[in-house]
Amino acid sequence: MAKPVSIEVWNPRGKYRVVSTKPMPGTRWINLLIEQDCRVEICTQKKTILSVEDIIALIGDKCDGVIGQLTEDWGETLFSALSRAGGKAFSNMAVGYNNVDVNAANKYGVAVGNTPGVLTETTAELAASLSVSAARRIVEADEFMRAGLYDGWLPNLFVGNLLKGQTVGVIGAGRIGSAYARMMVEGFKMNLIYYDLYQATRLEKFVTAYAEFLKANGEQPVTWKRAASMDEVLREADVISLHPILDKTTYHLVNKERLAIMKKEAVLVNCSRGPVIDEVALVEHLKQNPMFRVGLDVFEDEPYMKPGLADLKNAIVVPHIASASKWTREGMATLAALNVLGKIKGYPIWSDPNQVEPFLNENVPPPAASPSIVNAKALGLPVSRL
Ligand SMILES: NC(=O)c1ccc[n+]([C@@H]2O[C@H](COP(=O)([O-])OP(=O)(O)OC[C@H]3O[C@@H](n4cnc5c(N)ncnc54)[C@H](O)[C@@H]3O)[C@@H](O)[C@H]2O)c1
Ligand SMILES: O=C(O)[C@H](O)CO
Repeated sequence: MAKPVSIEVWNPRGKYRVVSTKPMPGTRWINLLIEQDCRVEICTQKKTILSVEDIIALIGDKCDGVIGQLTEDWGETLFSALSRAGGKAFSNMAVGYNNVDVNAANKYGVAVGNTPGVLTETTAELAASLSVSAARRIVEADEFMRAGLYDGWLPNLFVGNLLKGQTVGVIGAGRIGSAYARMMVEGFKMNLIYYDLYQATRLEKFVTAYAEFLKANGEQPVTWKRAASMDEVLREADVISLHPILDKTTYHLVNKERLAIMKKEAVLVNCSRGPVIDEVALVEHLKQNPMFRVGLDVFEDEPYMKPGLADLKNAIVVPHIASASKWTREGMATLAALNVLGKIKGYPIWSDPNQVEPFLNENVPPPAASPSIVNAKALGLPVSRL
């Protein structure tokens, strides 16, 4: 028998029961659900990662939909529990959904939502911040200063890498990877090399146009190249940022062999998912190559780091905060709630999950659609004509 979990209830008389496994930022998401006759139950348990058993207890006997988190294991057990409780909708409050077994959701006819678009620039900004911080050794220098070790300017103090004119490599040039590439190319005048399964046409056009602008102003133009292999990016780039989804093709994409082909003074940034890097191999590589630097937002076994990583001065580590701006997190909560609400109300699926602005405008009611359902096709759900 599952243990009872503590909850906060909004609109107790609401017809549809929607559970959120965590308190989420803002109140708009709650209000939008209440306005559409939902009883909203928010788990307030003081435990960061809920177990499958905890979530089964939250789902209970009747539940129309659940808003969950990327730390939860949404597989066969939870989808069958949700289905038994009459539920037909689940949404991650995240764009990545590698914690969700979509085939299991399909089996039980449960729609699976995610939150693309609203976090693209925010996540890219953190990747850019980690790139600069690692290249210019900002965290090391901050620690040195606070430790009272600074006793005057020195020619060799915390010398790092200049970004201008160097090459930025992007692995996975989707929404976030492309936004990051634009920041680094435009902001630091870096040349671009990228690897993706698909051509990033808009990104290529942007860099071409920016190069023309620079040339017209008498400056050195930037360049771009779509690499034929990931190894080409690793060999050529000075700063490499990882932005693919996590699936079996990207697990340990960066391993011992691939670290070995990177430049000795390269910067590697990961704001995608921890298991994209073999973290044990990375720790060893960082120990052997003190001028190689990393900026990590995600880890292979979150919330843990592999032994030795925390002791290394050439690693910057932050706790999975890439999407953590107030506007973004409130927007993610809104999109996740509207994914669930849309399925409960029988609304169609928004036709372009990359264009979610209409759902985020607080001054007008959101469209009557689910913003992003990843298994819409598999479930045969209708698409909005709006
Ligand atoms: N750290 C964070 O807080 C944070 C925030 C947002 C997203 N993310 C992660 O970033 C990922 C990307 O988000 P997005 O919105 O840019 O998604 P996206 O789907 O727009 O981009 C992913 C890109 O990766 C490419 N890709 C897939 N497999 C590949 C492979 N084997 N090799 C090279 N490229 C490959 C895809 O073609 C696509 O262009 C999410 O899935 C999530 O895991 C992390
Ligand atoms: O996938 C995501 O959305 C992130 O990891 C959290 O923002």
